[in-house]
Amino acid sequence: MNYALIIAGGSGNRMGQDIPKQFMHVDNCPIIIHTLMAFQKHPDIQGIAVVCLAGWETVLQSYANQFNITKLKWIFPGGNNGQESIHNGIYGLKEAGCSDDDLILVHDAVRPLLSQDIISSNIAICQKYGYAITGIKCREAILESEDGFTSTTSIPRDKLIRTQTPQTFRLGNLIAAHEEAMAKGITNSVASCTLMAELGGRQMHVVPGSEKNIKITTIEDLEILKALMKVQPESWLK
Ligand SMILES: C[C@](O)(CO)[C@H](O)COP(=O)(O)O
Repeated sequence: MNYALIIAGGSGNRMGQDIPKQFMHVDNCPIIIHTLMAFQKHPDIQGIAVVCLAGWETVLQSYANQFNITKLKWIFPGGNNGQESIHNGIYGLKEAGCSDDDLILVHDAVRPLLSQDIISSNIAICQKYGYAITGIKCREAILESEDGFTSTTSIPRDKLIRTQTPQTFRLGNLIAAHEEAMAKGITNSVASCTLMAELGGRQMHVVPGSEKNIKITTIEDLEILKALMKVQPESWLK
């Protein structure tokens, strides 16, 4: 079985709005519902779990009912950071009876323009190699800076990959990684792929992502999302 695990535990402080960014509306629909729709429409996804910000669970369930997201099976409590939220999600799935062999597509709630092709490739690559990370090659020149204002050092871009989500793993491998992380005192890794890299010994395979698979973090991202949705209104159909 293949399950989506949607990470929606963040409060969206960087957006500076009253409503958490995953619940803001674009095109008369909350961003998180656009995201869930991509998985709802995919024929090889059997169920969806959401790790949700405390206090928003009922709102999420009502939106899911309103927009007919019938694959939403589980809502788990969010954590204090991304690693903790994923931790809550995978243990929730295990307790709900999912098997170690099931594929878990971990995806940001605020990446609403996920294509069907990227979901399919994640499933295929994870089935074949075990660890699938969506990413795109870095096209910009990169400078390293300690203070965010000054730099004397560049990093060659040829070897750099900008990661996105989904990041896909077998449930058993994800749980083993989170247990190893706890034992080693790693508690705040930025993403599943950074956690795997910090632990070492796992070879991750990159699934081609897309510049359209944008993560909504700032008001500027929201403007880009609205513009993209005008030219491609039903992103999940592509
Ligand atoms: C997982 C991620 O989308 C990979 O690019 C990214 O790390 C998420 O970062 P955030 O801090 O949760 O916005």
